[in-house]
Amino acid sequence: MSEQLQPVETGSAKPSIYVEGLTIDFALDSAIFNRQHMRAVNDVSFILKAGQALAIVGESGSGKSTCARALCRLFEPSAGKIWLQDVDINEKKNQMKQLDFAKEVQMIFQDPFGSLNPVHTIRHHLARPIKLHHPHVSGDELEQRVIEIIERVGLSPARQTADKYPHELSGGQRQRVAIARALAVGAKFILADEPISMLDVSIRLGILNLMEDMKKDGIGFMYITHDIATARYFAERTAVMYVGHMVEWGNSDSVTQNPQHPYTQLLISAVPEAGIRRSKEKMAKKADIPVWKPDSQGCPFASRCLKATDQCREAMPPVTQLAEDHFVRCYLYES
Ligand SMILES: Nc1ncnc2c1ncn2[C@@H]1O[C@H](COP(=O)(O)OP(=O)(O)OP(=O)(O)O)[C@@H](O)[C@H]1O
Repeated sequence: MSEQLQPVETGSAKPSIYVEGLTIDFALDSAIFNRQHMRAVNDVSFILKAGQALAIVGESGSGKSTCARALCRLFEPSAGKIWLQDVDINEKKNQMKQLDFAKEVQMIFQDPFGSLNPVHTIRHHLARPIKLHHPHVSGDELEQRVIEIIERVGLSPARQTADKYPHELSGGQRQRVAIARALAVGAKFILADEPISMLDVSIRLGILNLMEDMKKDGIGFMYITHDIATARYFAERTAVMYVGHMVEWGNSDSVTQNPQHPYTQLLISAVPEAGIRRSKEKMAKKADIPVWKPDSQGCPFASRCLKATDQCREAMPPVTQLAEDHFVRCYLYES
């Protein structure tokens, strides 16, 4: 195992999804003929564990969704490896069919309406994945499973809910159906891409509490969010990403209550209840967020950081361990 991965792992529980040195490049539209690429994810390593949540936090464009899509095999890594238990998911692509893989890892999205078919009932949305992944289940047993899953995600009365169409449900109820679909498959990991950001504030907590409950059944979560406050509420561990780089990570309480990277401090300063709300101008320079290229150098935050030195513009800082489970990549803390 590389040095990159070691700092991310602590504790003795068996890790279940390893991501090591994940790097994803995309061709730049304007440069098809000179083969220019942008680097959406740069050398990212983390572990998702059964029954726990890892929050990936960062502004728009920081590479959070691209990481999740690579974990679902929607994008091939340009470099790096992803293991599901002991299987390299890209190397074993031929051996592990997409259907078997989907049984383990499911994604839920920001807009639950977009992922539900308006012409089918909720029963259909849940019965179909059960039949697909568990072909021996049919008849009364299938109906029973559908009802149990609807109850499990807190929708009641369950039979009436099963008869409804997506447009007859509220946004929060639709997100519960999306979660129910992942349960119907029997997924062990759920990659939740901003699952509450489109929901009314009053129902967000209910969805987070449902997912919290699912952790107790052993389901592991990747929780993608812009909102570092909910990361602390829901996830045991938090990784902060900026322009495709993981800049600070570790135990969620440490990262959110004692943020050390200037970028994490900037994110925290925007949380009203943190009580330290300061104008963004006092936390960071107004500068364009860089488009990272494979040959870009230095810390990606250097162009905005008020404490940046020449060293920051020349090379990415190494990993510094700040506490038992708290790591940062910033020259301010280099030991
Ligand atoms: N299929 C693609 N082709 C080209 N560029 C892409 C593709 N998908 C993502 N990108 C680029 O990769 C970068 C990271 O995007 P990504 O969607 O992962 O960020 P994000 O942190 O999830 O942002 P958001 O919070 O807005 O969803 C962005 O600059 C985006 O434009």
